[in-house]
Amino acid sequence: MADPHIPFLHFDNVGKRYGETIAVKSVALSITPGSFVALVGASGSGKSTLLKMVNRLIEPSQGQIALEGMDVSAMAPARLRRRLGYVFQGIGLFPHFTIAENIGIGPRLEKSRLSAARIEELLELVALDPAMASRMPAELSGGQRQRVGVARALAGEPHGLLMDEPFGALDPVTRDALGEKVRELHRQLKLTTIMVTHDMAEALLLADRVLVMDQGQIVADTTPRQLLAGDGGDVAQALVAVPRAQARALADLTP
Ligand SMILES: Nc1ncnc2c1ncn2[C@@H]1O[C@H](COP(=O)(O)OP(=O)(O)OP(=O)(O)O)[C@@H](O)[C@H]1O
Repeated sequence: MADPHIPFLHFDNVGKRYGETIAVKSVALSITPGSFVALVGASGSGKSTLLKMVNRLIEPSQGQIALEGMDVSAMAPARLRRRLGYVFQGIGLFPHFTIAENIGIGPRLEKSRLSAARIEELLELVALDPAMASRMPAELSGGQRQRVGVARALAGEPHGLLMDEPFGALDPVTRDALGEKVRELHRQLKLTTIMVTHDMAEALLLADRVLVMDQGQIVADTTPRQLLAGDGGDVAQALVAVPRAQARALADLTP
């Protein structure tokens, strides 16, 4: 983990506009090293846009983002993406590459190669059988492929993980197991993690800080415990109401 006095990420007046559409209004925010932050909000509220401005998949229209004290706009994208692993829904494995080749794609773009031992270590980190290294993506289940996506994101020994709906397409049991795994890796590798999710229950269970976005702005910034205690305002509470009602309905069914 880096110097705890320097924010892992610092957003200063960050915004993104597409013509008349304001995707992200003006975000000011600091993220402490080692935190696990969930970014939740309705569809179109600006979550993915905010996340993608961090690793420069999208360039902001205004403001600055600093990673460990350095302006990301001044960093070479390859270096930036090594420091920040990126996991997204559907993960985009190359179908004609083996699992090992897919995991090593980032380093390969920079003309370096991961050793077989490192590939094995990465597969073990995400609880996959190292023998899967030689398989093709089509020979894996959706959950296994998503684990490969996490292994690939960890290949460059990043300081942080950016995750955009990483478990969105998975069945609930696989989704839960992978969420727990990511939480464990976050702790074990002393990462700083930002996870975009639609799912407030997932945010409450995995994150230690929850940011709620609405119409391009962060309207709540609090802990899961505070959210469950009723804090965070109307938009946040409307999102918390869903898992709360489900928990109540399940409790009512319990004999
Ligand atoms: N390339 C683009 N061109 C024009 N408008 C865009 C573009 N990308 C995003 N937007 C708009 O910006 C707003 C925020 O989009 P964004 O994808 O960040 O939302 P989101 O909260 O991640 O949504 P979802 O949960 O559905 O993925 C939306 O109104 C969207 O239509």
